Amino acid sequence: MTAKWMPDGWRAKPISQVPEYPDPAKLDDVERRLRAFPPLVFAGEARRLTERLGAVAEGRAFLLQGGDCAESFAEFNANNIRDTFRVMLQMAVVLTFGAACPIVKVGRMAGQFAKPRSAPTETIDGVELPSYRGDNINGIEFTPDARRPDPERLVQSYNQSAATLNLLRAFAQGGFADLHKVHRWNLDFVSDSAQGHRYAELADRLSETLDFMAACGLTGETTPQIRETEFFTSHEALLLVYEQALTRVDSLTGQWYDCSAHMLWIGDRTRQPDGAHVEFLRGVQNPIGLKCGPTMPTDDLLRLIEILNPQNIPGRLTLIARMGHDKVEAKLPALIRAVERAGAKVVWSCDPMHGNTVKSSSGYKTRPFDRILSEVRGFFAVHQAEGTHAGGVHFEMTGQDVTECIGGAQAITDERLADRYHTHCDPRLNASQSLELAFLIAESLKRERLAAGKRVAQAS
Ligand SMILES: O=C[C@H](O)[C@H](O)COP(=O)(O)O
Ligand SMILES: C=C(OP(=O)(O)O)C(=O)O
Ligand SMILES: [Mn+2]
Repeated sequence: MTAKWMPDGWRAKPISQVPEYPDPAKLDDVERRLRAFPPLVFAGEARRLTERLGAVAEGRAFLLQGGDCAESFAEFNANNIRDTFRVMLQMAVVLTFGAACPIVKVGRMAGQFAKPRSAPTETIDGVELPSYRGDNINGIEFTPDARRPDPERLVQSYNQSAATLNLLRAFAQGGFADLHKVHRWNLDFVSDSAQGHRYAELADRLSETLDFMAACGLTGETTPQIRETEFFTSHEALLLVYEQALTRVDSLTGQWYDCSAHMLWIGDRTRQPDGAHVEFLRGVQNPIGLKCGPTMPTDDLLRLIEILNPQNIPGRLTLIARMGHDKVEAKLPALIRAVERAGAKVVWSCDPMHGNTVKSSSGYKTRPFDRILSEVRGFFAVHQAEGTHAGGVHFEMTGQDVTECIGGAQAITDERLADRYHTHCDPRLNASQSLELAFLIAESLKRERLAAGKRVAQAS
């Protein structure tokens, strides 16, 4: 029988990747205040996302999850939020044409602050300080003061998440996402590029289709999906004191929901089956993600599936494979086969970012666009060979014109990384690279769709 679950049960389990707060009384005080704050999302919204992801698990929809590696206090402004949101809208349009199915949009936004790190400390010029762990924990400046974990930062990140979510809801439902505005989503610096032109052509086709539909009586009035969109939020549930404080009982179902975001995921560094992060997430009813890196043992994966989704609810669990371009074809098939043999209903998504980070000759962490693309292609190829659904993608990306990942049609070079390298943690795709990738994935989705259609035709 499964052990009883309580929101603070994780505290008795071994935990990794957490900061040591120098003043525990101050942390207690912040936790107490957070517990009294309103929820950021509602249980019903999280349930709706589980339903949408259930369609992905069953091969009837595709997941697009993306946003910052680490949101920051310094880069918090309406333009940044709008630009990431609109590139995701553009990508969703492109993917819809390829997949001919609904695209479930989930932002790494409105709460994606805490970062697990490879090393607990960082040394610069002989000075050793704690690593930066995300703006909700400590500051990025390399000073002892900034690097000291400060619980008050949790209140600021809660407030920033609330304001971000408020704007995202307005963008999604207040007219910005109306499909009639599809041309206007093209960002200025992208519009005059190959991606921009390709997108404009697609937008023309969509506008024509909308005119046709209107002539048939289908408008924003009759069909709200034309006028507004659904957009969900997500982040890594790393800092459990914060997640616990925002976990509430849903009055409708009597079940626990982590109301800090619609979807939460477990990172590749904190997925120990007996560890605190797994213990916490097994008890909240939100849809959850689980990062699966190349060192994930098949037995662990099966055990984690049993712990995290004992009722085998489609949409409850998304497995986010982040193998690396050179490992995906060797490592992924065994995991997929084990999941299939167990009859587990999961969403398979591909994070082609975290297994492809390299240090450039100029010293920056970067990710070559070719390797990102190659991992996505490998992911699709493996699923095609196994006869399973390549359900989604998970990107670190921004709507800004940054130079953090090398390559792509813009051909960003090592030397140009310094031009606009703004990330607080990992290198992100910029708007143009994100769109380029969406077009390439749309082609794979179309191939998958046509191949499936052919199989059905041959069988009948
Ligand atoms: O976002 C993921 C991790 O936090 C990040 O890749 C860790 O980076 P590091 O290897 O520089 O610590
Ligand atoms: C920490 C992350 O990834 P992973 O756990 O896969 O390394 C992340 O997605 O930011
Ligand atoms: Mn990252």
